[in-house]
Amino acid sequence: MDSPFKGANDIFQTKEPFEEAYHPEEILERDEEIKTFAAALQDVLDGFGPPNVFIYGQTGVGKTATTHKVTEYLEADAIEAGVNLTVFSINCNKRDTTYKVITHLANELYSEKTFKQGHHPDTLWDRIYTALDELGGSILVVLDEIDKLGEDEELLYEFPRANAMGELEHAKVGIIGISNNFKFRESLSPRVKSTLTEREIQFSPYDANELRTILNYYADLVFYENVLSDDVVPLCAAFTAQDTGDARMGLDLLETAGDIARHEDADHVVEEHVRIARSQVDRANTERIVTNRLTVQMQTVLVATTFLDVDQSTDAKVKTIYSFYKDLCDRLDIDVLSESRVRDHLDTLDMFGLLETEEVNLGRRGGRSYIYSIVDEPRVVIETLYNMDRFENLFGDSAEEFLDTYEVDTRSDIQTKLGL
Ligand SMILES: Nc1ncnc2c1ncn2[C@@H]1O[C@H](COP(=O)(O)OP(=O)(O)OP(=O)(O)O)[C@@H](O)[C@H]1O
Repeated sequence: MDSPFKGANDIFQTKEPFEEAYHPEEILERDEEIKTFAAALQDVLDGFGPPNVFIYGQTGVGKTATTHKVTEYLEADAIEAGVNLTVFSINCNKRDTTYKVITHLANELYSEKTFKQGHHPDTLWDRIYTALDELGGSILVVLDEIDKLGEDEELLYEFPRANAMGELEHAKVGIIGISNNFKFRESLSPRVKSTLTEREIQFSPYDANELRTILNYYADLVFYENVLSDDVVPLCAAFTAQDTGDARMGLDLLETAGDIARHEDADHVVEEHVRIARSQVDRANTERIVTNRLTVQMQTVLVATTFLDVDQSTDAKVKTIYSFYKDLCDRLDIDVLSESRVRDHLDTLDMFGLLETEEVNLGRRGGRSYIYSIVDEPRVVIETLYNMDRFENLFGDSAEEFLDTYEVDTRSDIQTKLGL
């Protein structure tokens, strides 16, 4: 048999910039945010101690990349100015409780790294405060995905008050919290909210022009010269801007388009490769969010909305979605939430880019209403859920067959079919 592998690679010179751990040399199109961020942190260099800063915005809008670059500059300038500063960066996705974060921090502070699970929290706090006081000066703790701490606020309560409580004498701690969960800020208790959100910086989604600049920068790094046809980056940028404005999705499109070209042994990456890449990236993105980021309740709200979207005879308004959702809860044997909680879940699904809303006027009766629809192919959502144990039985023999019949059915038919 001949080798199944392709010949020499003339497309990619490196793929490193696509890796999650990659930190770009330059942060593009975020001049305003960087200026505001630097102003918030200026106190550190001026010797007034570190502030607390809260960074928020949707996924993939450069929050982490910008924070990394700004703190890097801050550390360099602090050395030059002879200011004592130490920065710790912790991702709360893996460490989603105060206990896990402080265990990690204690291990960072003590080179022997001997703190495993099982140490009493008071012991850990004591050791941490001793080490921080020895370091002295300004201590910045960057907590990425801070919303993963959920209702566990101990960490966020403890650090900002460490000086007042006499735990620290020679050091001051500031927190930089980063979050893409818009509800998190609201869910904080007032005492934590007022300190954590002392200074807030919002990152908005990128538009097509901004994405073009960012993707051109990466394209120059990863592809060999003259491999990309001129329309590739603008098309990736346009598709991404229409969808989420998330740079990570734009980079995914660029990489997948390159992979498809490579797979075809093509000499160039062209528009057609981007179009094929788009459906692959959309599908992968939807699958990842539906499976990993949504709770069962959110998934159930999504099922109800998806069916009503496919159904031509009924508008997917909150009331109709809620009524369908309640029937599904019965069938799936899960708790029924209130209509306002379901409304919150619809907001979250919108935030994840799964749903979009259209505001409609209710005519002579007055008032306004919202109609929800699925952003991607409803088929992708149904197929993803069909592959999950909890929903499998809901769809009969196969999601494909189910959707084919469903697309021509009315809602009442579909409910009968589901046995609701
Ligand atoms: N302005 C930018 N300039 C250069 N690269 C960028 C920019 N914005 C985003 N990126 C790149 O896009 C990817 C996603 O960005 P980043 O991780 O900073 O997003 P985020 O807002 O922190 O997302 P999440 O909320 O999902 O963590 C990273 O590879 C990052 O380097």
